[in-house]
Amino acid sequence: MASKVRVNQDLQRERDRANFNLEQLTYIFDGSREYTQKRRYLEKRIAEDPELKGGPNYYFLSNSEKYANGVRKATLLAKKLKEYKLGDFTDAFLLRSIIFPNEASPMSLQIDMFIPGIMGLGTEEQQRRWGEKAMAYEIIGTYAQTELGHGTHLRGLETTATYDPTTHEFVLHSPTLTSIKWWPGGLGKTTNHAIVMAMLYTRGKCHGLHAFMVQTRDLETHEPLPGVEVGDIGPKMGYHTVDNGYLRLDHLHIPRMNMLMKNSQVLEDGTYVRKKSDKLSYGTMLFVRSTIVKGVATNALAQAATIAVRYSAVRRQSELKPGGVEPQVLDYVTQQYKLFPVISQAYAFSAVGLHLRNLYLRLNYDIQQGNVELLAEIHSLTCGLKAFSTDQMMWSVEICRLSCGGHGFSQASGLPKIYDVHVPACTYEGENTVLYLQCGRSLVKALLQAQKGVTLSGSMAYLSQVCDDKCSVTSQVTVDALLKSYEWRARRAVHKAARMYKGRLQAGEADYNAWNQTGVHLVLAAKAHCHKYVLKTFAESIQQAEAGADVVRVLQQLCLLYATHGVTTNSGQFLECGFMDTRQLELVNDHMLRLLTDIRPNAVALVDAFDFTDDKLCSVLGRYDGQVYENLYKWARQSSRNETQVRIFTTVTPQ
Ligand SMILES: CCCCCCCCCCCCCCCCCC(=O)SCCNC(=O)CCNC(=O)[C@H](O)C(C)(C)COP(=O)(O)OP(=O)(O)OC[C@H]1O[C@@H](n2cnc3c(N)ncnc32)[C@H](O)[C@@H]1OP(=O)(O)O
Ligand SMILES: Cc1cc2nc3c(=O)[nH]c(=O)nc-3n(C[C@H](O)[C@H](O)[C@H](O)COP(=O)(O)OP(=O)(O)OC[C@H]3O[C@@H](n4cnc5c(N)ncnc54)[C@H](O)[C@@H]3O)c2cc1C
Repeated sequence: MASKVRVNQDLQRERDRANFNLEQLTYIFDGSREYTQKRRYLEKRIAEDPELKGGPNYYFLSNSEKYANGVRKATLLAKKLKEYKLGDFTDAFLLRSIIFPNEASPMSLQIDMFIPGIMGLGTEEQQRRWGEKAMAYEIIGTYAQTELGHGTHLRGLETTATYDPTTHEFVLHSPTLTSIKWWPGGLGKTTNHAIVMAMLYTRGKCHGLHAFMVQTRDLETHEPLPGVEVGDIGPKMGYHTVDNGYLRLDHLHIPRMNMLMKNSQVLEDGTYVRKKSDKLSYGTMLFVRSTIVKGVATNALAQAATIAVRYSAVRRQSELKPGGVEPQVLDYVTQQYKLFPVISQAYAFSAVGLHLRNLYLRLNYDIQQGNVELLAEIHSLTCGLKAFSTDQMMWSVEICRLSCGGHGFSQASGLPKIYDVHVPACTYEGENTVLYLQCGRSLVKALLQAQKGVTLSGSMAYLSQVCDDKCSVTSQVTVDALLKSYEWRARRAVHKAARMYKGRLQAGEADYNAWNQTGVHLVLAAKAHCHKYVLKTFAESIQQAEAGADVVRVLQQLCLLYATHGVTTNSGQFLECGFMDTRQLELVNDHMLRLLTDIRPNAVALVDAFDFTDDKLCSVLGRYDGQVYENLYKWARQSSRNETQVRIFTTVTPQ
């Protein structure tokens, strides 16, 4: 069998007939030309780096070997950051994503939450004291908030930090079984520090959740320190490279200045000094939620789409024209209907993720100036969008896997790995339903304010505006007309939830119960609001795009596909109250099907423009050269089960 590198002819034909400037689209997807150039430069360096190239085949390692290999690569990541002189935070994210292709690093919390926590919650002196060491990987940390008994309900956390004014120390303690910290990434074995979130007690009073710097292990021996019990929580559904851990503290004494005191302080005598908003302690979560849309959801969608579309161009199956050659499965319209919306989601969420990064920077600047006005709105928006993007990602990755038939079920497809490592994002950093409820509640509260005459601004302004009560879609299906429909749908969903909530209150129900009973509608309202927000942001990003007419054209096709597909898959809500009639729905549906045909010639180029290397995709089905079959065969032969023909090489003793 030939092993010479050559591109599969079907795939090559697809590339030859693309009719837009692929390079320009890559810059748009990445956010800028400079970012693309830097990424490619680092990808090349890593691919050529003798310490990193090659390495074991991830798919054939046991869970323990995956962790050990993860630690090896995490250590090399720290080394390469210094060697390549990359100090910037974005560079650290970038280099990590190259060294850990669809794998979580056992030290990932270092840059996801530990350093952001120090910088966001620590004083300048504390930032110098721990931030610099953490950036240099002299200390390795995690973010320990969730407990065995509570993850969502932060006011229910039980770990205590009690200030003792006689020794100027805090005593950190896990008073119950359910107060044991549980889940933090890298806590079990890898890290030696943690930002521990605990209930602060001083002068006999509890002041709620605050952040404390805790050293968990000796820096020389790596043994747990006295008063600290740490361990790994055991195997999970995925995430095998990470030692998610537990932590039990037994009256551990730490200096007063180990409380992260940027936003509120405990003075030497035990006096508590309040912060501007008690939600500032939650700042690290807000930051991470804002990065998940691009860093996790978009990434996973784009990679899954690349694998499934390339494979669908290579895979030939069944008979389309009686007696004709077997067609590429990408020519079946049902396959296009599965995959092209996923491509459109990836481009849409990319635009939203880049936009959220800017919003977060603005919020951060305001907070530095002592202004917390934007905090509540951006909290609501990041909650909603984190949930909405990861939800869609979860379904779409699964659709991509199913679209690859039997081979999609093999690890060789790379799709289970994408699912394994990215789908936990629906749960971590705030369980999605819980986050939708935060968003939905804030929308209802804003509407109730508007009904009292308050003028709404920002992302919620549309709630108080008057709008048409009939859909304006004609045979000319446009993004503008659909955007108005999405706005109508979201406004109606929020009004409906508000009416329900108020109705229950008027019927004499307790406030808490009225909220709970409205929950399903709050979630629907939050989803409708986020869907509209994504479409609007995507459409606006295209208007602002620095690109030629050909690139704008394909982006507009994708945007319209995103919009029409969203209407057809949520048609009930658009038909409510006769806003859209069935004829209009049919027009939208027909237009969506026409778009599949329009997009078909560019399908492979649209996923090529995501510009993933083969090293990043780790997928036999998604290889750039499309040589799927000979490599599936090679891949299977690497399985250790093939080392012997008869003997079973591992024996299992029943317990
Ligand atoms: C280009 C760059 C590329 C970068 C690539 C990057 C790649 C990224 C990779 C990321 C990987 C990340 C790995 C992370 C691993 C997981 C880490 C974790 O899970 S760690 C663990 C994560 N754990 C979780 O996420 C826990 C989830 N739970 C929670 O966050 C909270 O319990 C809660 C928000 C649900 C409620 O909080 P509670 O205190 O009970 O509040 P109430 O309900 O009583 O509401 C009171 C009022 O406060 C309001 N408000 C609330 N929060 C905020 C805020 N932040 N602000 C402002 N306001 C806020 C609320 O709306 C309400 O308003 P109103 O109604 O009165 O007007
Ligand atoms: C891979 C992974 C990595 C993690 N890493 C970290 C880490 O580094 N640090 C850390 O501190 N934590 C970490 N976590 C923990 C994570 O943040 C929590 O699991 C998450 O916040 C969800 O909380 P929970 O487990 O308490 O879920 P629960 O809240 O118990 O959710 C169970 C169910 O109850 C529902 N529910 C709960 N509350 C409400 C409500 N108020 N209204 C309606 N429904 C509700 C939920 O929707 C869900 O269906 C990680 C988790 C995972 C899976």
